[in-house]
Amino acid sequence: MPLLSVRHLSTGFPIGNRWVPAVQDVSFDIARGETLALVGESGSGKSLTAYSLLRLVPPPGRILEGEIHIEGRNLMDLPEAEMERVRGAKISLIFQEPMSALNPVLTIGSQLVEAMTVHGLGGADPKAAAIDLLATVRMDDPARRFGEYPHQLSGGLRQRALIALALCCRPSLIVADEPTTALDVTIQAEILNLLRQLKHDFGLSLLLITHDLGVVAHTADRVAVMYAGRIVEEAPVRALFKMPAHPYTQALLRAMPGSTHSARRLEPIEGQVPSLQRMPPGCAFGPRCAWHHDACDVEPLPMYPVSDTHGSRCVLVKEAHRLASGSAAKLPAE
Ligand SMILES: Nc1ncnc2c1ncn2[C@@H]1O[C@H](COP(=O)(O)OP(=O)(O)OP(=O)(O)O)[C@@H](O)[C@H]1O
Repeated sequence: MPLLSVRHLSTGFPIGNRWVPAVQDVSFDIARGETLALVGESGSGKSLTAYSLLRLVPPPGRILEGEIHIEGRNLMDLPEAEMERVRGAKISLIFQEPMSALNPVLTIGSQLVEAMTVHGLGGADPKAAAIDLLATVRMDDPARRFGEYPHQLSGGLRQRALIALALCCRPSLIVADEPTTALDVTIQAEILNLLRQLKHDFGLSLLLITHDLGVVAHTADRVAVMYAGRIVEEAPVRALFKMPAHPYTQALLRAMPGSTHSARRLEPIEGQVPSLQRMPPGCAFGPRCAWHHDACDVEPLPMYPVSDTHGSRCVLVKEAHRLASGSAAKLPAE
């Protein structure tokens, strides 16, 4: 059984007199010890998917439908008090900007001790347990950092403190929303290595939200590509980089520095993610897609299999299957 299983999740906002989904029919699994990266341009619905998992959708939004199972329990059925316990004990969140998640007037140590005490952890000596945690996230001089305030730490150290806070209650799943975007490149690599190490040491699962495919290549096992609120392609990381099957994924890769799919000159994706008010019918990428044709405007587009572990919501894949019985199966990436 997967650790996390999300089925047909839709989350939306009231626009005029109707509810408009900003996350639509999203389904995915995360196995124990696995990292799933959720990628896509700004506004594609990555963060909203993450907040939906925790049932923390910003008002006036709400989850419109779907199921979210963790260790077999459907979070949608839990009363709010129990959901609070799940947020502490099963799923932890790491944000892009640790300053907004850390309390500026409390030392790092007292925030860790408080978090452990709330969850009944830390044993007889919570201070020692907190210093241990700071060592676990490779803080230099953990005993000194215990007594420091967030503003006394560099960006990278603050992110380590936040990761320590996320680990406090020994979660099974960490949701990391752009955890390295605000950091410079060398510190980014250190934090990604730390996350990989912690995942290995603690058997953690990770949902990594990022718009940076370089981070995905370095950190993830599988990738789900989101566009305009839907997952349009899902694949193991190698397969996605080797044979992207959705034109949107191909366009993301062409825009990625250092990708084998990018030409010598990077190609930014023309146009913009459509707004909720102006969502095109069928495949929302249609208006930006060089391969767009009438069949793309049929609603809803299912996930077509590229292989047992790779799917794409693109009619080209269906077409490729049809042609594969001859010898002319060609995806646009080939
Ligand atoms: N409070 C809100 N009210 C109305 N619409 C919202 C609200 N929050 C998010 N949205 C809409 O939901 C959609 C998805 O937003 P979301 O923040 O999940 O995207 P994202 O992929 O995480 O982007 P980014 O990388 O910029 O954070 C967007 O169209 C956004 O306009």
